[in-house]
This record gives sequence, C-alpha cells and structure tokens, in this order.
Amino acid sequence: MQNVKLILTDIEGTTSSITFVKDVLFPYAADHLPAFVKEHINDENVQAALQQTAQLAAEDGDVINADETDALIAKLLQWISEDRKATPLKALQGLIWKTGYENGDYKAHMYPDATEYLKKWHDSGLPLYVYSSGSVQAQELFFGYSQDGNLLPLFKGHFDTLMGGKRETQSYLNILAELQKTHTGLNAVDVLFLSDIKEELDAAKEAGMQTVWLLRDSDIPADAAHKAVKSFAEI
Ligand SMILES: CSCCC(=O)C(=O)COP(=O)(O)O
Ligand SMILES: [Mg+2]
Repeated sequence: MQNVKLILTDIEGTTSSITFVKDVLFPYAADHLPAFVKEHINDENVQAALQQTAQLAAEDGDVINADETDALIAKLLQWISEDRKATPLKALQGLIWKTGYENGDYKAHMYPDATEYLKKWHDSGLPLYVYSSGSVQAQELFFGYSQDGNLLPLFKGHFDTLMGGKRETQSYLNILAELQKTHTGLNAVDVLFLSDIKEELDAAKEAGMQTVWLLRDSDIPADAAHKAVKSFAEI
C-alpha cells in the first residue's frame, strides 16, 4: 500500500469473526429485543427507532402504525434474521448489547493479527477509524469490551450507517468529508479501507480510497479486484 495516512476498517469479517456477530450478538439481541422495547417504550431513542422502523417498513410496502409495538417488534426480529443493516435496528441492537457486555455475558472476538497490527499502527501514529453497519454505540462497546481488553483508545473515531450504506460510493465520500474536518489536506487516496466484502471495497475504491480485501476463510482469487490478504500481517 502506498503512502497511507489513515486507516478505515470494517469490523465483522475483518477485525473480528462473522460467527461472533451472527451466533452470539444477533441471537442475544433477538432474545432481549421484545422485553427491552417494552421496558423502554418511553425512552426517546427507542421511540425514534420505532418510528424509523415504521417508516422503513412502509417503504417496503408493509404499513405498520408507529404505536403497533408488537408488529414493529416482529418486523425488527425479521430484520435480525435477514441480517438487514437497517439503522433503527442497529441503534436498538447497540442499546441491548450494552447490558450483555456489562454483565460479562460475552466479550467481542478479535483476530489476534488484527489486535496486533491495530496496536502497531496506532503506536506508529497512524490514525485509525471504524466504519461498520453496527451503530457507533455498538462499535464502541465492541472494542471497549473485546477479548483482548479495552481497544477503544486505539481509534480516533467511528462511522455507521448514518453516513450511508456500506455498498454506496457516496457513503465513503461523506466519510472523507468528515475526516477532512480534522485531517486537513487529506485526500481519498490517503485513506486505506479494509473489508471482507467486495461490494464495500468497490464502493470505497470508486470514491478514490485504497482498499484491502480480508479473505480470512476463503481462497484468494487470482484476478481479485482488490489487494487480497488472509491477515493484517500481510497488509
Ligand atoms: C459493531 S458490532 C455488530 C456489527 C453489526 O451489527 C453488523 O451488522 C456488522 O456489520 P459490519 O459492517 O461490521 O460488517
Ligand atoms: Mg464486514
């Protein structure tokens, strides 16, 4: 990679295993979501998430009133099972996972090479940022309660789907504009984006960023459209 001035990383499949997210975090959220929503129904963040859920469902042609709590909960559970990266679902998951982390029910998985190189890059002065479909709160919990300890101080900032979907070029342009507020003179080509998903890398490359494809469990294709590696040690 050439003259990288800042690293932006995905989480699931990149720093951490897909199975931890799919087999631990998502089931925990599904198990606790109905009671959590009902217990916090007057919380403004929960109300906002329910209203956004009703709006998104309506856009899909499924009309649910914002006060039909059970139907909205069913819709959110459906989205968990579909791994839909819907912003209101992600906001609620972040709120629910907090309890699980604080109770010690689980710690976030980290690939050892990811922890090692994130620490090395941080110590060498390279600014590190996260872009994940998980909400900023969920990201902070994830790195704050990782199996390798509190890794949150390694990161200068976090971006989530409020910047846009991870497969859309405009999202990376939005992130670049945010980064330029604190990193004067930063260009897209100075940013290295790490992900396990080709469509996310395509979008980041289209925005002008450098890219590396983490293919941890699959073979590296001979004609990969992005530099492809099995571990952070090869970046
Ligand atoms: C931030 S922890 C949970 C991650 C999550 O909810 C998710 O959907 C994974 O998305 P990513 O963009 O990190 O692949
Ligand atoms: Mg990923």
